[in-house]
Amino acid sequence: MADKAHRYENGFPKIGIRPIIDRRKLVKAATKDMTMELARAAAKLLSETLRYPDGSPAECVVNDVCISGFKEASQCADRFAKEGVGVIVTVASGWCYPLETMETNAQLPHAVWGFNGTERPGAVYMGALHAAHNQKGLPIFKIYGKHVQDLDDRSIPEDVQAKLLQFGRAGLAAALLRGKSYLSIGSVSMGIAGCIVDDSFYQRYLGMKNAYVDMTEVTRRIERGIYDEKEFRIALAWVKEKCRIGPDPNPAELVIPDEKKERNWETVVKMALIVRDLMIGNPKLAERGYEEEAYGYNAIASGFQGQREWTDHFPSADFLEAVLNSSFDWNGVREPYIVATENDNLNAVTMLFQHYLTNTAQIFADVRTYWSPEAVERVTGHRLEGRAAGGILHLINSGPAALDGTGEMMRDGQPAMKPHWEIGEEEVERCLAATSWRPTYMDQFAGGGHSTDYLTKGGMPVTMARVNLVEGIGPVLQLAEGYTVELPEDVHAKLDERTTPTWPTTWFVPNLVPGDPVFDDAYSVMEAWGSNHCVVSYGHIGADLITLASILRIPVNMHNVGSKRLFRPSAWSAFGTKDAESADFRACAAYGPLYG
Ligand SMILES: C[C@H](O)[C@@H](O)[C@@H](O)C(=O)CO
Ligand SMILES: [Mn+2]
Repeated sequence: MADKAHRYENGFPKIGIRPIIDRRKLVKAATKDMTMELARAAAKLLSETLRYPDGSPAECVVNDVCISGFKEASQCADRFAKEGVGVIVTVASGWCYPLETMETNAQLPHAVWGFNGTERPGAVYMGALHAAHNQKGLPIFKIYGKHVQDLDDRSIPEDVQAKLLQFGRAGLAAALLRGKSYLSIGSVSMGIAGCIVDDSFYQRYLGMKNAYVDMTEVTRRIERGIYDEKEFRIALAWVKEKCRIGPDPNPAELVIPDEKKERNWETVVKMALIVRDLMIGNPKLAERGYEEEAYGYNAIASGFQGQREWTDHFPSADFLEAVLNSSFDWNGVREPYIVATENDNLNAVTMLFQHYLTNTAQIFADVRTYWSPEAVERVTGHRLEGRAAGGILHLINSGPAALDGTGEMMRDGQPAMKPHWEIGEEEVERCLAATSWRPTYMDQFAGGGHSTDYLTKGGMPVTMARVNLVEGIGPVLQLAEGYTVELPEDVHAKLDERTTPTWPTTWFVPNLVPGDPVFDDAYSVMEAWGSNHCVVSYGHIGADLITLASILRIPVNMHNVGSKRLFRPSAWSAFGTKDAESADFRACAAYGPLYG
């Protein structure tokens, strides 16, 4: 069942472009064409560069007239509301009247680009506009090119392009969350606090809703056949052909008989179909009289508790979590479905942030071990070198991770994780071939099942991130840009064998920043990590994450992104320019969550 892109049948949020001008007759006549042309150039850049989760180009709506006063501003706002605009960009080439032309909807991420041309007071307008926004508690992103442009120049300078796109990616990510659901299947897993669903957080910071379903609903649908039988057969055949079974790690007395393993595979494939149907619905169920089950919960992310009540009795959710989070399944290449192991919904939110910023699959992982060079040498005789010389973090999940995480997909000849529309069939095959499905350890997963055993290729630029909830502050985001690394085969084997070697491993090294309180060494990054889990995304996307966090008013408590790459609303500098981190905390506290 091909799903358009989860829950956006009514269309994706659009980017509204607001050209504004001075309404004095002669000035208006002199500037309106130029301003409209700049607005259209911005729309062209954003539409040609940004993509929605299904791969279609971002849609921009340019207001049909230049806004010069209250009435046109109000008409534009009404038009944008009708068009489903979720992000706005104001474009000005000279002086305008801020309090009369400004957009005051606080929930719409808003940037303003002022043309840097000295013939008209563009910068003066920018200063007045962002002062107005700051006085009225409506933070905006200010974009003003570094170099003066000639009056007849309609090009968008590179520095302006970069900021328009960084704002556009983060603004769309925020808009894609709004109004959608997080679906909890089950509850808290093994006392993990990240599994507690704080629905006030979702409502006030993300504009999302929370749906709750007991895991018995999965049992009910399995036992009553409430899934698409035809698709189940296709999926099971795909599993038998593509999922390579690895060695059973259990002692003989705990090994599950083959026929039971076969039945378990049928169960876990049904679980995958059912969790997807619970998230986004499935019209085929209505054809069989299951109208209610056909709806789904409008969920752009879900979490499956699994441990312990389910996994002590039924086969684990490793298959469903691995395959739904991957960019492909038996139906071919497609957008990943975000599913959190252990229903750790704070990790799911982090996955959503990174997924919507990159349109790629995400690696859900335990932050399992920091291996110092000394410890590695002691147990293996090998001295870590290169990027790994300062120590490595062992990221491993309790069973599954997206198969994109193998690093078998390539971009410019290097390992990558890519938007699904860039992934070729042969790359899918390589990811599957690099993964073995290992029977679960029966001492922890008594119900059986198979987990994904793979090793992420080294050399991938990645970003490790996590949203934490801290009493007294609220949500905070932490992140570390770095690289995956590869160890000599025997060294990896020795370190992996000490853990749960049937699980997927990613060796991660953060980019170090000498003298930084945390990023001075890899150990401190582990030490400062706020949870047992993290999410790894392809690319150094820390700057985009920080921009998104500022839109959502979530302070960033830890990052290794250079100050020149930071792009937050201009008001943040009013909270202090010497210490951007504390200014961020104070600004987020002052403005409070985006949805009140
Ligand atoms: C050992 C437990 O069964 C695992 O689930 C544990 O390693 C975790 O993943 C906890 O996040
Ligand atoms: Mn875990």
